[in-house]
Amino acid sequence: MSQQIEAAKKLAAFTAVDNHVKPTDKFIGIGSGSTVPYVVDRILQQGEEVNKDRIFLPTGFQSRQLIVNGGLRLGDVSQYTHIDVTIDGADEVDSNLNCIKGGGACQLQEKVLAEAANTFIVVADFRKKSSILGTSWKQGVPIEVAPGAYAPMLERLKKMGSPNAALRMAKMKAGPVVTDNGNFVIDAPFSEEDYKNPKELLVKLKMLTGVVEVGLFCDMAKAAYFGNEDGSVSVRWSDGKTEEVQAH
Ligand SMILES: O=C[C@H](O)[C@H](O)[C@H](O)COP(=O)(O)O
Repeated sequence: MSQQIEAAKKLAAFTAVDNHVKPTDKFIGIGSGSTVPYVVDRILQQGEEVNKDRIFLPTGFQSRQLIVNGGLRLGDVSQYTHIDVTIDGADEVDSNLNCIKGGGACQLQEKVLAEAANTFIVVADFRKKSSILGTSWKQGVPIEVAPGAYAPMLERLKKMGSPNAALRMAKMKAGPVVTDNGNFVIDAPFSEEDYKNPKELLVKLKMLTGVVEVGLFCDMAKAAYFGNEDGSVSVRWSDGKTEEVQAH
């Protein structure tokens, strides 16, 4: 199973790079997570000639390492505010391309780079493809929160329909996960009713004092690529079209 999942991630990433990272693209956003290393692998396969004039912008510590270790040129979104294409993973994607992101606590910088990009593309394996958010991703919406606000915010979230909202705790370290920006993360699961209207939920959550960013990405992706177990790739487009492509 895990081999199939890895193969599916790689298929999605390779196909998305082949279709969306053009030789003329100079500013490229690199997302976070376990699917994105395959994105970088495929970009490297495009060759030194095409990559030597490109600048790659990271969404966090992990993607910065991928860029540096790949010998690619690292840039910062504070200097390069217009990105040609950003490719990133997702925890779940609904039929309208709304995504839950932030399973790796990188949602703030990921959203900055998705928004700054002319084209934002999502890559994932078949497990992430849903009709409604919350179907397979039960952990909830990752909410990055200023450390001083987490306790009252947990109470607010519980009253807002997320009784199991919880502070994300670190593994191999006592205490909470601390994001690349020095904040905490709350994971807040919501009802199917709420997930049916992710944009409304996003607006409600962003209004809470202390929220830095919410891991709901609505109306942002142009396409989502899902690697399948049978070696095909399903593509969902923002205009509602879907297609199955055979990977090369
Ligand atoms: O914060 C992490 C990101 O939103 C990831 O892109 C997301 O968790 C998906 O990661 P993976 O490719 O490992 O499923």
